[in-house]
Amino acid sequence: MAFPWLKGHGTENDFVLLPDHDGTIHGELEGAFVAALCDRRRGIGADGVMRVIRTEALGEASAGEWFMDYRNADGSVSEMCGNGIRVFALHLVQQGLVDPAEPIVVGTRGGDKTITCDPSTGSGTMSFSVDMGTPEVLGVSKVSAAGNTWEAQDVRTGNPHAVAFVDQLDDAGSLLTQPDYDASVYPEGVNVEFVVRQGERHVAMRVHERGSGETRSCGTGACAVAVATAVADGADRPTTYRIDVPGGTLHVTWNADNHIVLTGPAEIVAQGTMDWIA
Ligand SMILES: N[C@@H](CCC[C@H](N)C(=O)O)C(=O)O
Repeated sequence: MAFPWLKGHGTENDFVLLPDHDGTIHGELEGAFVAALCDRRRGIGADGVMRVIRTEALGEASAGEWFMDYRNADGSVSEMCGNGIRVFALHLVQQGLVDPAEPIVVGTRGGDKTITCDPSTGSGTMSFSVDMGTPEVLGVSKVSAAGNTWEAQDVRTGNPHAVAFVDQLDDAGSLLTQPDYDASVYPEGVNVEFVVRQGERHVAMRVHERGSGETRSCGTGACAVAVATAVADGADRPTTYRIDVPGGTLHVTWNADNHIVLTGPAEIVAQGTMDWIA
């Protein structure tokens, strides 16, 4: 059966989108199929897959009409994706499925997120700001990579993160494998961020994502990094951090009401109809 697909990215964190509005095409989105699509040698290649489905059709609880049914590159389910949800919103806008002048509510397994469309940044690419909700700042554990060990702040931004401040981003090595972490703190796995300071309210990071490996960016990770850095700085809220990632730049504001807002670009680069024959 032929079905529609699109490819998009946010700061080079890239995704395959599968429009399946009524949940009739993909049924239970199978992990093996997702992993095959995301394979960079034998598939289309992506860090994750987002099924675009009506909340009603998926049977999840959400006030939004549309639900981001998100899978990592290995086929595992994740609660939330901060870069993906901006690409998801761009798709809804481009297809005329939502009004860009109004806040867009999208359901995720990490709760409903409200997205606003920022003033136009040029043809093709648009910027969106996502209310990511309230972060949870938990304890400190240890992470290790490339023979080095660091303390890491546990921050939950809809999904789990361990944020480690390092002297240099290269200290984490190749990140071809999952950094070691404390499985008693993160029984469901963790996204690990390595952070260096660049200046006032300005940091750079690398990330090893649970289920996807090292990626060029992670939106929920950038939020976790901003929160961990603001806590370390004793920053008053509201405060805004610039987060440089290998694939670009994101901005994160931690507001007085304790909500974090992620701002960054989204772009759709290809679309077509697929006859998956593998
Ligand atoms: N790239 C995403 C996060 C995707 C999910 C993550 N790998 C997990 O398993 O929690 C982002 O931009 O937030």
